[in-house]
Amino acid sequence: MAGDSGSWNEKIEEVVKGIVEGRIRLHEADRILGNANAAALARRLALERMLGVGLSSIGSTILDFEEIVGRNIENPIGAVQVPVGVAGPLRVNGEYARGDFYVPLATTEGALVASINRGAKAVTLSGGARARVIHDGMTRAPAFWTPGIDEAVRFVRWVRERIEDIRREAESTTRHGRLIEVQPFIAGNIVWLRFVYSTADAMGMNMATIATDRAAEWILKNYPGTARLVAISGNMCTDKKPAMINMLLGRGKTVVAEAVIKRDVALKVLKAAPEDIDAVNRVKNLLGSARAGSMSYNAHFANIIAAIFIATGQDVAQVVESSMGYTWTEVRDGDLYISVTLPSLEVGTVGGGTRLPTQREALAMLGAAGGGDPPGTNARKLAEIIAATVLAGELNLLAALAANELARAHRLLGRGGARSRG
Ligand SMILES: CC(C)(COP(=O)([O-])OP(=O)([O-])OC[C@H]1O[C@@H](n2cnc3c(N)ncnc32)[C@H](O)[C@@H]1OP(=O)([O-])[O-])[C@@H](O)C(=O)NCCC(=O)NCCSC(=O)C[C@@](C)(O)CC(=O)[O-]
Ligand SMILES: NC(=O)C1=CN([C@@H]2O[C@H](COP(=O)(O)OP(=O)(O)OC[C@H]3O[C@@H](n4cnc5c(N)ncnc54)[C@H](OP(=O)(O)O)[C@@H]3O)[C@@H](O)[C@H]2O)C=CC1
Repeated sequence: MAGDSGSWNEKIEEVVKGIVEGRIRLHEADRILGNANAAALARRLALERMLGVGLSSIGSTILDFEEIVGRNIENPIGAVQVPVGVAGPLRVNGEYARGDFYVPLATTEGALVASINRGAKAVTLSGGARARVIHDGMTRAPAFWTPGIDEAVRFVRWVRERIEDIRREAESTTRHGRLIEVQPFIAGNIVWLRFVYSTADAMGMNMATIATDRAAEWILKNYPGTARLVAISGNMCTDKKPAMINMLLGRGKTVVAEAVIKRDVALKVLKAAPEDIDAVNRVKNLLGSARAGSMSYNAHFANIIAAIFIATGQDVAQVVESSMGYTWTEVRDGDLYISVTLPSLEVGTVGGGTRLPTQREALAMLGAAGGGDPPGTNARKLAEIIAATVLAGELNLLAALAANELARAHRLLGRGGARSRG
């Protein structure tokens, strides 16, 4: 906030009073003050008075709202801080991620970082985790109304025949986005067109939505029959909801990580035998999940995904589908083979929250901040590191359950039972 501080204080106080007295709406502070940081302060002070609470901790932040309003947030009043721990070194033998990584994890769950750290140690001592992105495509699926099934079928056929025109329209809105395919689905008279894009280093949800909007406009202008757009997102995408379609066809990155954990490492570091870890996986992750009607056959992918997503500025609501997936184990000559499959990991290294200063530093720790060279390689590198970290966390929790040490660990690390490891 440049300028004389006395006059700024007066202006801010005017807005605070206006908000408290109901003359000024919270979001009008930005326009009136002409500065997003001053507006954030005015809103916070007004709320403190109206609610009778202190918000100085929320107000204490390094964020420059001049940079953020209009991109990442509306009506800001400050920031919350989440502790960041680190797990590593974790050796990853991926196609894009190669080497030993220190993974930033933002969480308030005591024992979680220790858990992933021990898993990382076991994986690294065993030679590392292999990781591969086996499919890469962000989706947006508008729903269209047609009068009936004959028209619905005609509509789908017409879209298929015009795919090059549709691609041209969609790609005209973006430098990096490429339309891979359009997957049609019909229910009664309703048609969904599931647009699949490669989005380079962006997670791609804005990119895919803007491109699909343009394509849908072109389709409706040119289709000779009767069809109407019901919604640009018709839930066959599927964004921020658990869905079988993402498990089967993928969304974002589909990633697999695998490792062979040596028997002596399992016994020494994880304190559990490969056979016991394998038994827990089968009973818990496979049969237990099936008996519960779960759509996701793993122990705690969500723990690792959420912690990395918060640290690196991903869209946290996408933890829902990004943390769905399968853990598979086999005992091989006394060692433990373990793999994790994440069909729908939605991550980026540009765009969204990845540009915020702390999140960007976290990405830099992984050598994956900003656009890759060539574009797309940074986001795939991040996806491989995340999959390998999920593997480490999953391996460790299965071992901790096999050794029956879950409750003890959380008593010690989740309730202040061990202030330091000494
Ligand atoms: C806590 C441990 C790792 C101790 O395990 P330990 O074997 O007693 O640890 P240790 O002291 O022998 O150390 C072994 C290694 O663990 C790591 N380690 C050990 N302690 C720390 C620490 N303080 N900070 C950082 N790293 C730590 C570290 O890598 C260390 O090696 P070193 O670096 O010393 O060579 C173990 O008991 C454990 O993993 N317990 C399980 C905890 C867990 O996995 N919690 C996950 C959350 S569970 C949940 O939220 C979901 C759930 C469970 O509801 C889902 C479901 O239904 O399944
Ligand atoms: N709109 C929606 O329906 C939804 C939006 N979101 C939000 O969308 C945001 C994420 O959208 P997303 O499209 O990823 O991000 P952005 O909207 O921030 O777009 C990414 C931008 O980065 C540019 N860019 C520069 N370098 C690269 C590169 N190497 N690779 C890819 N793009 C590059 C792109 O340009 P260009 O396009 O010209 O290539 C594009 O302008 C998040 O904030 C998320 O919360 C989440 C869910 C739904």
